[in-house]
Amino acid sequence: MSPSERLAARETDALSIRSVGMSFGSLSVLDGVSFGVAPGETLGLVGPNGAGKTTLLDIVAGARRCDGGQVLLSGRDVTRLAADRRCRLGLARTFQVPRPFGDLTVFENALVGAVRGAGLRGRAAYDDVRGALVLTDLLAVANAPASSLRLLDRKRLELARALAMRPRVLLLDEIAGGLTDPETAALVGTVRRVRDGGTAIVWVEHVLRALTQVATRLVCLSAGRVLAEGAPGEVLADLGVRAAYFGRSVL
Ligand SMILES: Nc1ncnc2c1ncn2[C@@H]1O[C@H](COP(=O)(O)OP(=O)(O)OP(=O)(O)O)[C@@H](O)[C@H]1O
Repeated sequence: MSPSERLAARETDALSIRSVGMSFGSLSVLDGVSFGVAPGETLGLVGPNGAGKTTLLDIVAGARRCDGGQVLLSGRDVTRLAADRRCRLGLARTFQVPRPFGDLTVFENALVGAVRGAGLRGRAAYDDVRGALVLTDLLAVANAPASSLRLLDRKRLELARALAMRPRVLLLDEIAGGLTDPETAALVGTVRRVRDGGTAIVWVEHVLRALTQVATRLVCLSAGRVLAEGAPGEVLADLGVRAAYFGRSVL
C-alpha cells in the first residue's frame, strides 16, 4: 500500500489510533502506537504479557488518558471525551473477566448495555437486546439468572451486553481464554457474525487459534511499540515477533 493509499484508508477507518503514548510514572507503556481499523474488519492485537495491549484498549475506551497522540472514531477526535460519550458515539468493549450482575437475568444484564451504554429506552432497547441475544445464541436462556450460566455463555453475555450498545467499534479483551475447543469454535462463530454485520473489531487475544480464524490483520505490540503489522501469517512468522512473543526457543 502506497503512503497516499494508507492515508485514504485511514480516512474511512471506523477507529484510528495515531501516535498514542502513555507512561505510568517513569515506565513508558505505549510509545507512538498507530493503526486503523475499517468497518467490518477484525484486527487482532497480540504481544507478550505487559506489552501494553490492555492499556491501549483502556485508552481507546476512555478509561485512561493517553499522554500523547489521538483516538478517532469515524474521523472524529474523541481523545478528550469521557468513556460514556464514546459509548454513545458507537464504541463498546468487553472485559477479560466477565462480571455479570448474577441476580439479574441474561436479558436484564444485556438491557444495562442498551440503556446505560446506548441511551436507548422502551421498544428500541427491547429490540436491541433481543437482537444481541439472537446474535450471541443466548435467546433460549434470556430469562435465566446470569449466575446460572456456564463460562461460554458468560462470555457470550459479555458480548451481548456490548452489542446492545449498537457499537460501530467493538473492543474485545481476551474473550477466548479458558474455553474448550468446541466452545472456542462456537465463540469464533459468534464473533464472525458480529464482524459480518459491519462492526469494526479490535480483538486482544492470546488464544491465537481463535484469533486467526477471524482477524484479517494483526498488530504485534512489544514493550509498548508496534513490532509488526500485517496479514496474520506474515506477522506470526516474523522472527522479531516470534522472539518477543514466544521466546527464543522456538526460533
Ligand atoms: N495501574 C498501573 N500502574 C503501573 N503500571 C501498570 C499499571 N497497569 C499496567 N501497568 C504496567 O503497564 C505495562 C502494560 O500492561 P498491560 O496490562 O497493558 O499489558 P498487556 O499487554 O495487556 O499484558 P497481558 O497480556 O498480560 O494482559 C506492564 O508493564 C504493566 O505492569
